[in-house]
Amino acid sequence: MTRIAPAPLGIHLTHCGKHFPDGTQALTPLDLDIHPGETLVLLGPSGCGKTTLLRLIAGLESPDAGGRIQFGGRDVTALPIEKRQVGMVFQSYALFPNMSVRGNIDYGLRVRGDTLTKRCEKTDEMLAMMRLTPLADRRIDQLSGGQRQRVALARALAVDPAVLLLDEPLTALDAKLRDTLRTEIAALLRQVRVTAVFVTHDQAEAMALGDRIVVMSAGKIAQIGSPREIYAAPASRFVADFIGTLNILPGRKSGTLWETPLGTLPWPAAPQQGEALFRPEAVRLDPTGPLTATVATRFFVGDRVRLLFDVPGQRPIALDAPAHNESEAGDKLCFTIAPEHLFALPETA
Ligand SMILES: Nc1ncnc2c1ncn2[C@@H]1O[C@H](COP(=O)(O)OP(=O)(O)OP(=O)(O)O)[C@@H](O)[C@H]1O
Repeated sequence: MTRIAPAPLGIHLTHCGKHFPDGTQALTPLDLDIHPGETLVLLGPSGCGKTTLLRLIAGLESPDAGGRIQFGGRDVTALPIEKRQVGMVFQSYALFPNMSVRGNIDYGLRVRGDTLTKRCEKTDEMLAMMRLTPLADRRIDQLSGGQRQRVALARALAVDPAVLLLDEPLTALDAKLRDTLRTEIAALLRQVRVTAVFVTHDQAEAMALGDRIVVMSAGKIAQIGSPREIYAAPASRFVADFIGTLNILPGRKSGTLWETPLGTLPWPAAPQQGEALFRPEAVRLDPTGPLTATVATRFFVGDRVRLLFDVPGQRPIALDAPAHNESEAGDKLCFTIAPEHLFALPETA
């Protein structure tokens, strides 16, 4: 059955900051546009303000004076959560443990006063969408963590929310299940086209789920962009380090070359001095390459081998070699990095 949902809404935050009564400034006033139907991921280290921002959107917290929140052009700043048409999914599921799966999904429809026919239709649709039909009559405490989280999603979506808010919904699950459910949620959000805001501190999750990612640091937005943009063109050292693995090779410009402790590389766009930054996949083992370093560690990762090279006074450089590579700790290897894969960023940015 095709779900006929209302057209997705855009969300617009203007000058939204948040101080708590104890003086903690969780958010510095910020502006944010969430596009209709997109999945926006809020990503950042613990304490950076992700949950506070989500709670402002939900209506569980109010922004400091001067902040404004609009859903589809309508000012909702003063509206409490129950008047905002938001669906929420938490790490802790927040389901009714003694109720059946069906009872949980039906709950919001019943509270809203939908007719019995409409409620049954919608609940059946949600059960089917989340592959829960065979479990419809089970109690929540008889389900696995992954199944509970699917019920929580079904319950949140049943009421056709204007926006779906997900606060670390996968964090409590084991790694394998998290991967599976992440893929399922990504597909589901694309299918239902609801405007969704997803909080996580896991960059792999953010990359897999987000149409766009908001990287946050200390109550501020450090960068907004698609996963690809943020990975390939980080705006700051903080973002570059937080997303993916970042390699650093300090050096000095000499004409079109970059002189480093491991050798001299062509890099016409190099800064005068500082650091060359690059991702592991930019490094290519090459017996005639201009850089030489000693393998400090190797990890077998199944489909490839990750090698870590010693760099004097720096953290090691990571590169990925094919799974059949037999280099070992202590081996001296030559490698190269194509200049177009090197970038520089101001230290403090
Ligand atoms: N009710 C509160 N009173 C005082 N300070 C708070 C309150 N809630 C959050 N904070 C503080 O605000 C800052 C941001 O918290 P928030 O929960 O938004 O961070 P987060 O990025 O979601 O972190 P985590 O990933 O650990 O959940 C933190 O310094 C936190 O201690």
